[in-house]
Amino acid sequence: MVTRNKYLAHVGSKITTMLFVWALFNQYIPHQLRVNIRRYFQGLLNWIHPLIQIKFNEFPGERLSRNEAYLAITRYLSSSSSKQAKRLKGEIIRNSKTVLLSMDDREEVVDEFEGVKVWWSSGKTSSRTHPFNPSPSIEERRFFNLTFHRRHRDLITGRYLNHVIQQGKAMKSKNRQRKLYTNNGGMWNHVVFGHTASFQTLAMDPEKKKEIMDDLIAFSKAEEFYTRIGRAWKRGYLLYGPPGTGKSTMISAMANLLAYDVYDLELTSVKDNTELRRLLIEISSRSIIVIEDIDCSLDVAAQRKKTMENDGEEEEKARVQEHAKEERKPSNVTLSGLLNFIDGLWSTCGGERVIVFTTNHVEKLDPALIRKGRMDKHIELSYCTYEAFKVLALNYLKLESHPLFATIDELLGEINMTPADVAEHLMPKTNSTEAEPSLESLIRALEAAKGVASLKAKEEASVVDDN
Ligand SMILES: Nc1ncnc2c1ncn2[C@@H]1O[C@H](COP(=O)(O)OP(=O)(O)OP(=O)(O)O)[C@@H](O)[C@H]1O
Ligand SMILES: [Mg+2]
Repeated sequence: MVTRNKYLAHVGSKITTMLFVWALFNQYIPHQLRVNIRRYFQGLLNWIHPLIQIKFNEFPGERLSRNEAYLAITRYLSSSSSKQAKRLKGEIIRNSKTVLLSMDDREEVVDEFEGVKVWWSSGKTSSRTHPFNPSPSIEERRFFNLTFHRRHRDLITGRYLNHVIQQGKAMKSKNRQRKLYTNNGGMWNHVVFGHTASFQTLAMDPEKKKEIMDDLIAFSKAEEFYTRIGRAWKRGYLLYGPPGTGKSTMISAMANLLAYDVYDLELTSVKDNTELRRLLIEISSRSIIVIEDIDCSLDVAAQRKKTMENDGEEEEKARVQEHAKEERKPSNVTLSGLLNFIDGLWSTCGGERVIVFTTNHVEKLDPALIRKGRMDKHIELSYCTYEAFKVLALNYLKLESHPLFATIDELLGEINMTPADVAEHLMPKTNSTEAEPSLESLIRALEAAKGVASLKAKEEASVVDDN
């Protein structure tokens, strides 16, 4: 049996021999030859072992927070892990609404990028915590190893790793619990954003809907374009139309489509421009800033009064008086203050932002506020059309067609009814799971509205005759 001392003596003599050979090698072999021999051995080693490995630690160094890259890789690999790995583990990461699946230790998955194969494996290192720690325990630190052929070094360390991190981050924002912020006393407070409205359930002309969705998606992918042309990465939408036509619903659908947070900015509770500036600076990237009822929130009356004094239009006077009657107190924030922020501020602080204004009275708004470039897209939400009704019927009653649809089509062509009112009639009736009572209730309401409209028309005609 080899004793410990004999073994150590054996290892010691081996090391001495190696040092001796190394010294001879350095002393007697000329420099150039030495370089060549080394190069030859390196080449031989590369030939025998052509793979390169990169290690990504979960907690690099002594840091207590998880490495961003490690998390992004976990997310990126979650779909291939769930398909390829035999042993998986699941966890819910903070602010995430779904379980994140990843491969368990000592598993391996294969990934392919631009036709090049790479291998990802997972592992862990264990070490004892400090012996003086009152409760010493084993500390485990996980890592991923990325292995690839050395001829793809540039591709993998460059484009591939960028792709992995970007995809991982995009998945993070998609699965993240999103927030709805509201301003109060100069600060943002938030709750979880739980509105489930989507473009599928939004009742409006399908072509118009598709155009808006395409526009939003194109915007969200256009970082490179905005950087190249030197413009702030933001897009403004003005939604206008009568109450109950789906403006607020569309904002939720936008937020759900893009997976953005929503900042509902109540201008009437913003003290002044300085406070507005602070609030706007705090808004994070990938968010929708909403200013509802912009005509009531801003001190448009003051702006309008100036115009009126200049040209003395009667119509303008009436509008200002109507505004003065509005219950809501206009804010101290000025139109120019708001415009400055929209234009100037964000061009300097970057980020991906959509700003949405809504109004019931588009004609009341100052043209400077809504000109193209500030509000890039003006979207009218209007009374319920037959196409929009069909979407509502599918959502509320799971109906694609019904003999009563023809009557509704005809009536909606003649009568203005908001999607909110139509939806109200389609709500399930008590003690009935059938669609017919809902459709009949809608028809009765439309016919009643038609009766009122024709009576009004007759009255107006007789007034004209009397005159
Ligand atoms: N186009 C629509 N598609 C689907 N549902 C709609 C639509 N319009 C209205 N609704 C329904 O009516 C309700 C009220 O709509 P919403 O709050 O979006 O209207 P609005 O245009 O924002 O009105 P307001 O001008 O008063 O703010 C919503 O909860 C939704 O259920
Ligand atoms: Mg609304």
